[in-house]
Amino acid sequence: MPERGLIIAIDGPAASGKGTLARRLAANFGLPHLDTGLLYRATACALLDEGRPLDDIRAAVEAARGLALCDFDEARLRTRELGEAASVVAAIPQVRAALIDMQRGFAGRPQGAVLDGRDIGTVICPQAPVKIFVTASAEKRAQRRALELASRGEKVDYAAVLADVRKRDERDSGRSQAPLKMAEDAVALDTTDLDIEAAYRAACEIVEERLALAGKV
Ligand SMILES: Nc1ncnc2c1ncn2[C@@H]1O[C@H](COP(=O)(O)OP(=O)(O)OP(=O)(O)O)[C@@H](O)[C@H]1O
Ligand SMILES: Nc1ccn([C@@H]2O[C@H](COP(=O)(O)O)[C@@H](O)[C@H]2O)c(=O)n1
Repeated sequence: MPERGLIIAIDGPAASGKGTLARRLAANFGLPHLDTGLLYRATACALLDEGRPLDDIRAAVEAARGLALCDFDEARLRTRELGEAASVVAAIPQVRAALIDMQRGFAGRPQGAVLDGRDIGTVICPQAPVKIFVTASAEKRAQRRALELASRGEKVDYAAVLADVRKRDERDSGRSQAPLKMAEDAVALDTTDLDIEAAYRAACEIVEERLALAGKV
């Protein structure tokens, strides 16, 4: 068991496998998990539901402030359309600011937490003793995402999903506020040639090593 307050920060580009690893690590270490991408997806979803443009800053901030962590309809939020829309609203600095306290509040729970996203190790929890930056080639990520969307019943075209992944990488890495980038003290984990089990074992090793280094085990 980790000591009280262990925070595991997992970042990386779309469909690299962060969420899958974060869920498994959270279960293994008995920690709550927050997929922070859902916050941006839910914000975008609220705007689209109201028929507002994604660049309506006032409405986007209001939507972000109105989110409650417990009421996400994941099946609805994990569509291809909302992945793209989320990345548009996530580039609005005021939206990011509106979501910081909620994420830090989650991370500050007494038992600790696992959070995954794009800026967890750099902005939300720079103090986290364990930071993993998960990557995979754009082609492999597009294959995985296409399979996932197809399994959810979405009509998918691999070439279009690959184009989405590349566009999202560019937007998420190029924005002015909290761009996607590896924290200096994060450990990189390339899952291109790892299946889910192998990626999870590699992630567990990283956690154990980082905890040992931090003198927490
Ligand atoms: N190592 C792996 N090998 C094969 N498939 C994987 C691997 N890791 C994750 N997957 C699958 O790829 C898809 C995307 O994984 P996941 O949702 O964990 O990525 P993510 O980085 O959290 O994506 P996003 O940032 O868009 O939320 C899922 O269907 C998942 O089951
Ligand atoms: N910490 C985060 C998490 C997500 N985003 C943005 O949301 C988009 C959707 O995220 P998924 O992880 O669900 O794919 C993503 O493309 C980012 O633009 C973010 O900025 N910061």
